[in-house]
Amino acid sequence: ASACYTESPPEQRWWAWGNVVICAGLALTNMPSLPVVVDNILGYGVIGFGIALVLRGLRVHFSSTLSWRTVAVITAIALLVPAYYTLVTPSLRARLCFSGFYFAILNWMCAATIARHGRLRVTGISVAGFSVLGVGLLLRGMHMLLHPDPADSASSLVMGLSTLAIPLAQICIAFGLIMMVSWRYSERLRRLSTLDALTGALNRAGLEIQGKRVGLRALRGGRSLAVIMIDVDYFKVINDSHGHPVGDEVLRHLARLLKMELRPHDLMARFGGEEFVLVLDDVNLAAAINVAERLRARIEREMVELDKLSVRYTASMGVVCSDEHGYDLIRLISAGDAAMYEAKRAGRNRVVGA
Ligand SMILES: Nc1nc2c(ncn2[C@@H]2O[C@H](COP(=O)(O)OP(=O)(O)OP(=O)(O)O)[C@@H](O)[C@H]2O)c(=O)[nH]1
Repeated sequence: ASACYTESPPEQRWWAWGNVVICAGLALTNMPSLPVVVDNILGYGVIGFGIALVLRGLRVHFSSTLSWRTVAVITAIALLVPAYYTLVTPSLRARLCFSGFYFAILNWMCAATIARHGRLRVTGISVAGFSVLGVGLLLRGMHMLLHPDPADSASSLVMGLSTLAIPLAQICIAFGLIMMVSWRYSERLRRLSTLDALTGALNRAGLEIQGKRVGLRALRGGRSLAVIMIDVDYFKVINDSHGHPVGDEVLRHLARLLKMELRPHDLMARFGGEEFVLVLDDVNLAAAINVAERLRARIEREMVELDKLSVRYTASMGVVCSDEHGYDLIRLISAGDAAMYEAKRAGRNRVVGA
């Protein structure tokens, strides 16, 4: 779990700085007492820079980035167009139209960045927030376009609605981003607490949670549930002759091989040192013995290739089914374990059904 907390989440830094910069830009654009270059031009550039930082944070959150060159281009457009409409062809209306449209597009880019990664249950609030913010800004821009005198427009319905929608959207965005980050961390914690770090298979806690679900589903659906216990033969000898790292590689190899052979909804867990459990839904004893025999034969054939070494290993397996032992996973596992030990006693590298 410490891995979860050691890295500080960089996306939050970009979002925090982005919002500070946006607020500073908004403050600048609302200070007519300042020189026109600061109020009309620099203010928009600072807002553009702030939104680009938020967009960079979103890209970082989804494991990519926004280059500083793109941040510079976004900022430069936000600076240069208002500069043109202030210094070259002065027009308050054109400047306000541009800022409405441009900042709407940047907010929609933020919404699209999040929406592209799916999981709307988690990201929906942020997508909605950025989209509504974009619509509010677009309406303001359109209103300026259609309204000849910007001075009249302050009291209009569209301006009133957008004045209400913009802060509401910003609150949604803040909550949405917090949700996205906390979901990311709870997902990481879930993985850390239910998966085996060495092999990526479920650990005992994960097996207990998921096994219960799969068992109940099979019971309700009247389907058979099979359990295969797998134990590597003479694993201690592999460790003692080649060292623990080679033993670890054998375990990883076995987990990869099992995963390849299983259906997506079958469960695979590392039950102890070199012991694995498979839980197969809708499989009776005869079919499970066939699966186990196929796995045993493949394990026997395969070779674990390391730098200067190739290692072969075999496994013994015990197979049981709910038709004979009931649906209680603990009972199934202990019956499977007994069958697996019978396979060991009978000479190893074999499958015993019970
Ligand atoms: N490399 C490695 N070894 C482990 C791990 N967990 C347990 N072991 C080792 O697995 C070995 C298991 O040895 P035994 O229980 O005697 O089993 P075995 O040698 O496979 O003998 P049989 O099961 O009777 O065929 C022990 O030496 C443990 O130290 C692990 O995560 N990595």
